[in-house]
Amino acid sequence: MSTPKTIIQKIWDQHVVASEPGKPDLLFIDLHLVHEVTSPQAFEGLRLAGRRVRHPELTLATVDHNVPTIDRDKPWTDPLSVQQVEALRRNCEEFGIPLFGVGDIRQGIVHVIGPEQGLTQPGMTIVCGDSHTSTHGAFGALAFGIGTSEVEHVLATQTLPQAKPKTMSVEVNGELHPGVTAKDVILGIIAKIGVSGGVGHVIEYRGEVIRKLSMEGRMTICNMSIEGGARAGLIAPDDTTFAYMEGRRFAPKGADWEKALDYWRSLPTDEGAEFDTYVTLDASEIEPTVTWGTTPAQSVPVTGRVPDPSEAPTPQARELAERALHYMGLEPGTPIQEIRLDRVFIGSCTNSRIEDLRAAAEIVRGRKVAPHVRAMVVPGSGLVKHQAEEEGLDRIFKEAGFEWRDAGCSMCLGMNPDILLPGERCASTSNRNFEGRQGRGGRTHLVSPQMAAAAAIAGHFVDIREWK
Ligand SMILES: CC(C)[C@H](C(=O)O)[C@@H](O)C(=O)O
Ligand code: SF4
Repeated sequence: MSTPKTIIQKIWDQHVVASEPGKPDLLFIDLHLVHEVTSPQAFEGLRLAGRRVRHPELTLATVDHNVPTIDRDKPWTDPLSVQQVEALRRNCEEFGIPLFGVGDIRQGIVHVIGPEQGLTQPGMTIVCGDSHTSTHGAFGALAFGIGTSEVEHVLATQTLPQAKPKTMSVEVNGELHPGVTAKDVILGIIAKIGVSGGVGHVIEYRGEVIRKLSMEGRMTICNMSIEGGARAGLIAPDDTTFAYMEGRRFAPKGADWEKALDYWRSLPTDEGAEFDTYVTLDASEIEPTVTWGTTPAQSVPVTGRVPDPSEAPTPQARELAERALHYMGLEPGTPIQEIRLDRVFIGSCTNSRIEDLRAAAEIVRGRKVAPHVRAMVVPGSGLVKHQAEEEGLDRIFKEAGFEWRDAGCSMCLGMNPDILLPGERCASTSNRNFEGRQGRGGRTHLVSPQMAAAAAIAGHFVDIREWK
């Protein structure tokens, strides 16, 4: 019998096109996703070297970071956005790359549209010049972010030199309490391993809790792998994966589907395969979670209080906590549920899929956003937006006083007009709460869509488990 392998090892081995001792392996890349921010210099590099794109049919581009989410047909206010979006359009035309551009209903956040189109498939290697490419790992793909020079390398050769990562098993067992979501699970994992706990590793998320999650929930988990320092994160494909994929535009059809299923079913980690690092989490310990600081690891249950830096385990942790509280404008000991909010953002590649919007709408139905709060919902793609409108979710949000926007990264990061003002406090379903992330001086608290929706109505954080 051959040595048992992890899914990570299996995908790796399938994609090595050249291997030399002491050097990184050269991997074939099955799918290359491109957006407007990290691609301009890569295309410029190709032009200067007189090269073509090796496999335009394995490449797909969209615009997400810079696009405004309102009044797109009017002149855009930010000249850099206009320039980058226009540059991508020209580059795609010149190099023959398919583009889901502004005005195309399929346009959206790059990590939402790949799975939505059935392009993201188990066993693939997927790269994008974007750290949250790990999202695609939810389908059992090895998916990771790359830098602009690597984008150029992949465009030119459809391969990438990569050092072999270490492997980490993160197992979540038991049963989640009602009101606890995938977002709380990943915040719990990051709180446990820390923001650099995963450095050098690819994570496989395992255990009963992971198996029971929908594809949307799995994407939320894999999305934030990078926030725990990991190179990538993935989940073995199973019937949930296949049911989600079947019939999607680029998913295999007919006999090809059956053949693909055979391959996909061979991917899960073999019994007895070993990981370099093991982490386990008990689902019953996870509660609806709110970040209080400026890293995704700085979180507490919604029933908790802002921690006291003087209780931090090391002088260094104390200093970090003090700095975070200062930036966040919070006092130690404040009950989380007394933190008053100015803004609520439901969106981003972490939580802007249809299931997220349904969950948020369920909380909001028939109620009104607190008068002092400005709240917005930004669907992850034009197709998510369309689906939500078919289901009447847009009406629920609008009647409650939420703004209903067009697809894009929006207020996840300050690269477009959707930003916080200095000092504004926001409950956000995104993945990063770094200083200035949502606009200079803005204060971000990461939460699940349900928690964000309830906070918009109440005007402060509330325990979703008590929502009636
Ligand atoms: C702009 C892009 C390079 C960046 C990333 O790589 O993640 C962005 O998507 C983010 O979330 O910070
Ligand atoms: S939604 Fe946020 S995290 Fe995701 S790709 Fe866009 S900016 Fe990055």
